[in-house]
Amino acid sequence: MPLIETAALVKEFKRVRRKEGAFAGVRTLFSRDFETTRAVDDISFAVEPGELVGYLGPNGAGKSTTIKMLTGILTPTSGHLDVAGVTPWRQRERNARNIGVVFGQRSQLWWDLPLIDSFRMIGRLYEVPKDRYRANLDRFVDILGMGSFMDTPVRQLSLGQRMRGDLAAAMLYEPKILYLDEPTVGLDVIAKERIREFVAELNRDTGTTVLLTTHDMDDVERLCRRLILIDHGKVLYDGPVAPLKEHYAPHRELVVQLAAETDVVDIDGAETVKAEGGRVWLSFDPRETPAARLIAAVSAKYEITDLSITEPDLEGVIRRMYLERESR
Ligand SMILES: Nc1ncnc2c1ncn2[C@@H]1O[C@H](COP(=O)(O)OP(=O)(O)OP(=O)(O)O)[C@@H](O)[C@H]1O
Repeated sequence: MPLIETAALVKEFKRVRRKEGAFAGVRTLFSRDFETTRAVDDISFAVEPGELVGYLGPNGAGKSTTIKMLTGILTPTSGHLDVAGVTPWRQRERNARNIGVVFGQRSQLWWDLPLIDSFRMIGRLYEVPKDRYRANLDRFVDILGMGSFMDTPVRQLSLGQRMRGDLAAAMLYEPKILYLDEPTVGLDVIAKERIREFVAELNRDTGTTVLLTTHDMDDVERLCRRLILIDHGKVLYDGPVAPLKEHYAPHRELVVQLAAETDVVDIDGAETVKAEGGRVWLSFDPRETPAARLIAAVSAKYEITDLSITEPDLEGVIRRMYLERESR
């Protein structure tokens, strides 16, 4: 039975449309003219216990909005949502006991207290038995390398230290599910690795179900076996990582800077996936179109001032996938 289940989930945000011209502020204040953003648009997925799923998509795709509904912070506009047998926004407290949440941008820790005191408060708040609390804390301090800053007030911690603290705090009461929203953003390589190690171990050893949003391809490579890719509030792909890679990995991107602004570079064997100013991203399969031949063909038709070839990152994969869907 799935631990997390969403069906036809929708979240709309209504905003008052800003008025232009004289007294714009006052007229906006009394306006009944709303614009609606469909941040999540008919999303259905199920996550089984013990899965570690990457929930990915470009900026504004609707990832955080989905997570906020799963945590009970936001109420869906319509659709069905079940998390460990609980409807999150109706039973926020019960839901809170089942989930740990880490938002990369925000901390749940008490700013003025030493880290250890935040942990103690959380232990008490969630009524964690003493022996479980001790065992968990010892383990987390060890894996996350927190020994040297347990007595430091949270406000004095570096971002990487604070994130490790947040992660430990989210798991002290052994929730079944861990939501991670950009857990490694802004961190150095070592802090990132500690966090990945912790999440991988937690999932492997205690079977914690993890839903992870990130823009960091290394997080995904290291942790996720399954991906749910979304864009414009809709699911584009839901499945294992391997077939996705097999499908798209052969492709490379040739990025050319052209002397003149161009929307589409029209060359056989390459597809324009993005154009910005004079910079154009061309996707090609090197098995069919060798890079040298492609570069020769482009430079015969256009004046190139700079170029590079890249392997597709996740954003590249999403761009290609999106392009394919649109052209269907
Ligand atoms: N409180 C809000 N009021 C109005 N619009 C909102 C609100 N929160 C989000 N949105 C809009 O909903 C859409 C989805 O936003 P969301 O934050 O879920 O995206 P995201 O995939 O998490 O993006 P990012 O990768 O940038 O964090 C965006 O168009 C955003 O502007």
